[in-house]
Order: sequence, then C-alpha cells, then structure tokens
Amino acid sequence: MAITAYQKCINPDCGAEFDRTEAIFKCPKCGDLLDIQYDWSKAKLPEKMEDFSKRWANRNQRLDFSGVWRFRELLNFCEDEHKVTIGEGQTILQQNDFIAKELGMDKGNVHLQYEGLNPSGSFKDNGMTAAFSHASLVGAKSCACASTGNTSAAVSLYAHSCGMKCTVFIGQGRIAFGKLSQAMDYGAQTIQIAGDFDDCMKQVQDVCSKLNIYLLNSLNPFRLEGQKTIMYRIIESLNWQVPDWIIVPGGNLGNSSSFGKAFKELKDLGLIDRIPCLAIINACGADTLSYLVNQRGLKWNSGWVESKEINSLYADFTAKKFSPHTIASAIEISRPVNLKKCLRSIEICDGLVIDLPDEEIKDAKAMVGKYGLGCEPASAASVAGLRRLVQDGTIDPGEKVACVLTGHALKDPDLTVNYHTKREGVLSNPPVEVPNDLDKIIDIIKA
Ligand SMILES: Cc1ncc(COP(=O)(O)O)c(C=O)c1O
Ligand SMILES: N[C@@H](CCOP(=O)(O)O)C(=O)O
Repeated sequence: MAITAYQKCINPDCGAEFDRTEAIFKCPKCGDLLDIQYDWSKAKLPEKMEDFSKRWANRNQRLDFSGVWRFRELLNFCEDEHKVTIGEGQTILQQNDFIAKELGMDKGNVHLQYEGLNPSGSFKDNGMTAAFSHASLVGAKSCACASTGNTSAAVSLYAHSCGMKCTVFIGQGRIAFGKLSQAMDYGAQTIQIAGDFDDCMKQVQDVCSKLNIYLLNSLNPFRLEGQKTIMYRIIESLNWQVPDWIIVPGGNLGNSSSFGKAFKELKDLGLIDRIPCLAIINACGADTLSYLVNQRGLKWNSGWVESKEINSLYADFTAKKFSPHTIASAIEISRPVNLKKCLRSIEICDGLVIDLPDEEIKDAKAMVGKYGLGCEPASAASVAGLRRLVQDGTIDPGEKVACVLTGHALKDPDLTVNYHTKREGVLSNPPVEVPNDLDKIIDIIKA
C-alpha cells in the first residue's frame, strides 16, 4: 500500500509541509500545530466501512488484533514493520438503558464507549500505538511526556514493550495513585515537578527539543491519528450508523481534535453520509475552552483563529501562576495544547462546549458505577454533560448519543471511596458497620 502521508502546519498563513519521517511536533517555521494529511486519491480503501470489521472476524495477521490498525488504510503513515501494537482498541460500546432512563432519554439511545478496556486502562493507548509506530519509523531511542496520569501510564507501558527509555513529568500531588503506580511499575523515570500539568507540559517540550527526545503528548500529530479509531469503533458498534451526538470530556483536547478530523475524512471519502454533533465537557475549575468559546466567542473560522486571544489568556495564566482545580484530575488543564484543532472539530461537528461543577461529575461517575462498567472521574464528565444537555433541551430524548468513557474505574479509587464513605453525593453507598455477631449481621442484611 503506497504511503502518501505528510505533515502540514494548520496555520493558513504558513501551511508549511514536512515529510512524515520528521519528528518535529510543532511547525518549525511558525510554531503552530501540525496535522497529518494524506493523498487520498492514491489510497486503497475498502468500499464500505463493513470491510474493516471482517478483519476482526478473520484476524489473519498481527495488525488485525488491534482495534486501531484494523483501520490501517485510514491512518496510513508508516510501513507495517514499524507498527508497535499491544492489542489496544478492543473496547466496547455498551447500550445503557438504565442510564437512559435516569437521564430521561429514550430506551436504546444512550451508549457508553468504554475505553477503560485498553491495555493501560485508558483511551491513550489508541494514540500511543500510532505515535510509537512513528517513533519506530524515525528510530527514536528515548521518549517523554507530561501527564496528569493516563498518558504517563500508557507511554511507560508502550516504551517498555519496545525497549525505549522513558521519562514522565508529573505535577506534585496532581495525579491519582492508580496511574502513578503504573508508571513506576512499568519502569519509567518519573520526574515530579513542583507545579501543575501545564508547567510539566512546558518543561517536557523544552527538554525534548534540547535532548532530542521523542515527545508523546497529543501535540504529536501521529498520536491523534490513532485516536480517530475510537470514532470508527463507535459507528462500527452501531452497525455503521452515525449517532446524533458524541460527548467527550475535554482536557488537553486531543480526543476532540481527532474526532472532528476522523468524521471530516470519512465524510469526504464518502464512507459516512453525515457527521454527528460533538459536545465537549470541561470541569468548571479547568474551563479554558468553555471560556474562550462561550464568553469570548472564539471560532476556528476556516483556520483564521484569533490566536491573540488564546496566547494572551495563556500568558496571563502563566504570569499569575493560575492553577486549575477539579476532582477530575485527568482534565485539570488550563492551557490545552490542542485548542485550535479542537475549535476546528467544533466547526466540523457543529459542536458545543459546557463546563460542569465537580459535584455533577462525581454523581455521574457514581451512576456509571452503579449502572454501567464504572469509569474514572474525568470520564464521567461525558455522562454529566449528557444529563445537563438533556435538562436544558439541547439533546432530545429521541436522539442517539455516545458518551466516551475515557478511563478505567480503578484509576482513581481514592475518590470513589471518599464519595461513598463521606456521603458526598446522591448515590453514596457507604459500607455498613456491624459488630462481629451473626444475628446482627443477618438483621442488617434482612433490613
Ligand atoms: C481519563 C481522561 N479523560 C479525559 C481526558 C482529556 O482528554 P483530552 O486531553 O484528549 O481532551 C484525559 C487526559 O487528557 C484523561 O486522562
Ligand atoms: N489527561 C492527560 C493529559 C495529557 O494529555 P495528552 O493527551 O496531551 O497526553 C494525561 O493523562 O496525562
């Protein structure tokens, strides 16, 4: 299969192009974000999306075991021998009629895309298989990332699976222990900075460029190519029907950026006939996207984004040492690196963004635990978002919705235990304390 991928700066004033074999992560000419583009006229694509599913049924070769590389023609940027896979993307879309009922949606219309089933327990693995394949293509020997936890877990796992040295930057006290334990167990060098995620993100970029280390955050455009497949699998599970809404938590905004790109490409290729609406959910304490879109009216505007607005807000945050705060530590980010690409997705998907208080996110998390497969706090922002958007009439009960549950329930058990034992929300379910006495135990169970 001919490889026609190249990198292109998203800034229409620049538009510089670079070979796929360069590891640059930002446009060397103007500093803007890079995209992966393809000459689709030379691509050998299946006639219909159903043909991708046959690969999973047959599993004729190594790559067919991956829920990412099953769709390889749609992210055709490297030769097969470079593809690094550990069986990522074998996730499920669960129709959840209990949650539909709780939220006032029609039966059959609420679906939860559970990305916690990935090898490192979060959606990040979809991106890592792609980025590590690119790292192998360019011959990288060491890699690094900044993280609120899941990226570091995923990077550490993929790095040791392909023998790369790995350094992860985390903000002191900003990471759930489930995630920290993964990075340490998988053998990463963990650098804990006296700062937050945004500080780590800044440091890691400088370190990577000074020491020629391969960067694995979602600034890396190859990573976002892998994350497109989350959308392919959602529509695959719906029999190749496009839902009305996709709802996703927003942090560094890699997912939302890649989802819009995925749908635009599929539509342009004639593989789908319409694009779903995209709702991105911020936490109130980390609401940069929501602020810029809803209060400052920022738009993609065919690439002519008012960058000044973004740059001055980010500079202001830096100058005032502003630090975001939310219990959903995975999305505790105030200077999201993909903001511009996310604005593009909002345009493509006729999307919106809202911000929600931690209490609503915690209650939604408990609901996903009670009625679904469970998830980590940030993931539940998608379900909390659905509740809000149904309540305010934005989403109709008759519309089909897929909420992306980005991370596994066991990533942040401390928050779950506190929610229940300290009776923090409407679904708190604390353990009952009983003396070590059979009659009393039976009484309680019967009651
Ligand atoms: C569990 C979880 N959910 C959501 C997010 C936010 O995703 P994104 O950065 O792609 O917006 C992250 C990390 O960023 C995460 O770890
Ligand atoms: N929640 C993320 C933050 C980093 O995002 P990335 O997608 O740019 O790697 C994490 O898990 O670290």
